[in-house]
This record gives sequence, C-alpha cells and structure tokens, in this order.
Amino acid sequence: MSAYLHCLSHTPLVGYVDPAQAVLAEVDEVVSAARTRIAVFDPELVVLFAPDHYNGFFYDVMPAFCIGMGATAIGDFNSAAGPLDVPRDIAEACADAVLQAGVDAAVSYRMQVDHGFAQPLELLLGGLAHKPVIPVFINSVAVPLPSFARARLLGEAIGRFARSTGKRVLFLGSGGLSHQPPVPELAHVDARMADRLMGSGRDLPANERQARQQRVISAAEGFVLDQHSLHPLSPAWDNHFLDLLEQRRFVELDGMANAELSTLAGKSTHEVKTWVAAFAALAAFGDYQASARYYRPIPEWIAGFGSLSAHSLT
Ligand SMILES: O=C(O)CCC(=O)/C=C/C=C(\O)C(=O)O
Ligand SMILES: [Fe+2]
Repeated sequence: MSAYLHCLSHTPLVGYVDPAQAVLAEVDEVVSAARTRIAVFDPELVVLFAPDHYNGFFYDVMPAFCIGMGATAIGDFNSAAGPLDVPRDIAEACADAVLQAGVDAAVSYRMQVDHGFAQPLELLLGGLAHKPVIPVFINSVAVPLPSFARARLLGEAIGRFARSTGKRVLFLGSGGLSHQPPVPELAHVDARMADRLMGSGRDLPANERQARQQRVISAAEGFVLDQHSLHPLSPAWDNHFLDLLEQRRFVELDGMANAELSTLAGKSTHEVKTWVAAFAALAAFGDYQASARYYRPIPEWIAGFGSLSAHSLT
C-alpha cells in the first residue's frame, strides 16, 4: 500500500460544548483507531486539505485554493499553535505540478491556518510538526466558492504529483459534513465586520477573539435546545455523500451547484470539498478500498460528524 487516506470532521467546540460522555468516548475511539492505523502506515509525506474560517484567508485576496510552502497555526479555540513542518522543496514542486496540470492554485510562503488544519494534525499525527505536511487550503466559506469539480481536479493533480514522489503518502481531509455554524458573510455584515473580513481580522485583539468564539459557543448551546435555530443537520445527505466516496462515485458531485449544497446541508458543508480532493488524490494511485466509516449527528458541535479511511490497492 503506497497511499492512505483519512477524512475527519473538525469542530472548534470540542471542550466548550460537548455531547454526552458516551458519545465523546465513541468519537475518541474512532479517532484513536484512525491514529493507530496511520501510525502503522507510517507516512513519509502528508497532504492535508483543509478550510479556513477567516483566520488566515481574507477578502483582500481570497484564493479558491492555496498550497502552503510554509505555514503556522494560530491556535484558535484551544487548538495547537506553532509552525507546521512543511517540506518547502516538495511543496514547491507540488505547486508547479498542479499549475502545469491546469489548476491555478495560489501559493503562500507564510500560510496562516486555524483549527481546520491544526485539529487533524493533532488528533491523527500527534502534533503540528510530527510529520512533513503540505497544507492545501480549499476556500469553503467565503463566496464565491470553488465547485466540487474543481476540488476534484485539484485533488487529482496533487495525487498524481504525490505518486511521482515514490513516497508513502497520507491524504487528510478536514471538515464537514452537514453544518452551518455562525460564520460571518460579507453580504450580511456591518462595515466594521466587513473590514475584518477584508483583512483587518488577521490580528484580532484578544477581546474580539473572545467575543467571536463566544458567539459560536452560544450558538451551539442554542442549537442543542432548538435544532432549527441554525440550518438543521442532514444525516440523509451526509450518508449519501459517504456512499459516493466509498463507492468511488464522487465524480457525480461535479454537477451539484454550490447553492444546492448550501440549501440541502448548510453553508459550511462546502468543507466536504476537502474530502473530495483527498479521495480524488488517493484515486490517482489506482483502485482504493474505503473502511472504518463512522457517522453521527452531534448538535453540541453543530456537526454531522463523520470519519472515513481508505487505502490504495496498489
Ligand atoms: O468568524 C467566525 O466567527 C468564525 C467562527 C468559527 O471559526 C467557526 C468554526 C466552525 C467550524 O470550523 C466548523 O464547524 O466546521
Ligand atoms: Fe470548519
């Protein structure tokens, strides 16, 4: 086996608004088993597809995709802070290969990332810098968003590059499934927040950071009491999505418009494009076998929470 994959929902709410102990233990077991499988695979290179939540990417310049040549996590919501171990020469070669393949991804030599990147690295690899990782940002909240088709093509191009390295490669996808936490939208905010979204939010004062986190926590507490206070979770759509990935039918998502996905499953569900990119990258190695599927709607985390592994059969 030369390539392994793990896709996992993330949540900034863990430790702030948690589900019952039995559910926490169940999720811990799912994550711990995935971490063990990854340790056995022992990746030489990790490619992490993840979104951002206006912590590193803003409307001053908002790329659809960005490949990090260097990256630092800010440590929002108690996630780990500090530099990732990005192998710059490999990341540069990857970016070049992606552009040559016709996918115009941006690059960043100082990528700032949040819990969307930090959480899978902590949970699945034991820390931000335990393995060499190429961070790949997929814009999942700041409209206009890339399509499923473009995320798939990005993943395919990165998968072909990763295969050419001859290394044991782990692909990670972070985020989703159905969910719509309160993330500000440029079209619906006042001038001050618009300024934040356009870039002044890059270094938030501590009191604003605190207020912003509290807004998400309060929304989760409200959602537990009334699951129509935000866009409801959509287990039916989530399970259909997992079926498509397991059965290597994710190309069927190419025809789905972004607005349709938002309506069906919530505006932050676009984070699942990280899963599509990761599966498309794995598929560049040949046939794959998916395993260890897990799904549970967890209102405390405002999340259709999922986890899925796969390995290449070559
Ligand atoms: O700008 C804000 O207030 C963003 C809040 C935020 O970071 C929410 C994140 C939620 C998730 O990452 C998620 O549920 O996927
Ligand atoms: Fe998120």
